[in-house]
Amino acid sequence: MSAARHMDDAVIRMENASAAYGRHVAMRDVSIDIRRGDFLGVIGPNGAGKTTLLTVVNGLGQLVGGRVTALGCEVTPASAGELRRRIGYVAQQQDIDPLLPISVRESILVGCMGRVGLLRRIPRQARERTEELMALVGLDALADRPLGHLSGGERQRVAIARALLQEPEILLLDEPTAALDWQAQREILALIQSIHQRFALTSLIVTHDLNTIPDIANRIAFMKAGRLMWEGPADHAVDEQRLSVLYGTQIRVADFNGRRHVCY
Ligand SMILES: Nc1ncnc2c1ncn2[C@@H]1O[C@H](COP(=O)(O)OP(=O)(O)OP(=O)(O)O)[C@@H](O)[C@H]1O
Repeated sequence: MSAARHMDDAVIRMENASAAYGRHVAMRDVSIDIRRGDFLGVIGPNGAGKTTLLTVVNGLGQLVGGRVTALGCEVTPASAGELRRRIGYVAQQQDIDPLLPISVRESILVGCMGRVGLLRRIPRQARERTEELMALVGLDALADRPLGHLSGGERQRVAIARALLQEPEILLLDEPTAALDWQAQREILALIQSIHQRFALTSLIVTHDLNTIPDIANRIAFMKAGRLMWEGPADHAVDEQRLSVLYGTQIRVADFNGRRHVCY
């Protein structure tokens, strides 16, 4: 870690943080500082604890050891509700019942419920913002379509717009490109990158896309068996030996037009 990163400007800080589901400890002794404006990519094999790392930031994950602070506030059961209003979360894509009677617009408006209160009248400002966000994520033509009638990529755009309606300071994205075709993956990642910059966010993204993530994130964290194996600048992450140890199999990295490329 460089001297500059020791400066006390971490917007998220984990100190020996451990988290569990019941008796199963899914994340152990993780210490990391994430600075305002950072874009952290979190990679690692299935079951490594990547999602768990995201959820300890917004208080959904159950901390069983250590300490996590976010936005100047210690993450505790008491602070979690307030933090979740300030931290946008795009969770792993779930199947949606095609008969669910909720439109794209309504689904995005859910994002303001945390601030406004459930069953309260939605302020005009939130309605206007929803229209702007639908345009931003390219969904304005689908505003009245039922959520269950969208493609995977379109549903991800809804989830991103919903998170942005909260006006978050931190954005957590859990495999936002899983199960999307190549074109949709590219489009969603480009959208996320532009949103990160445009709204001056601090973003964390869990992904299995080892080739695209160094272009988007400025830091990468390697998770394996619940532990943080390595964290550093994105351009140091595409390293054969480091990736081979992380995935427990020989990974090849080739130079392609002056760019290091992971060969799966
Ligand atoms: N709700 C849960 N209850 C019990 N165990 C869980 C729960 N969620 C996750 N786990 C376990 O915790 C460990 C870490 O899970 P986590 O989802 O954080 O991993 P991950 O790295 O995000 O995996 P993937 O890449 O497959 O999504 C795994 O062993 C998983 O089986």
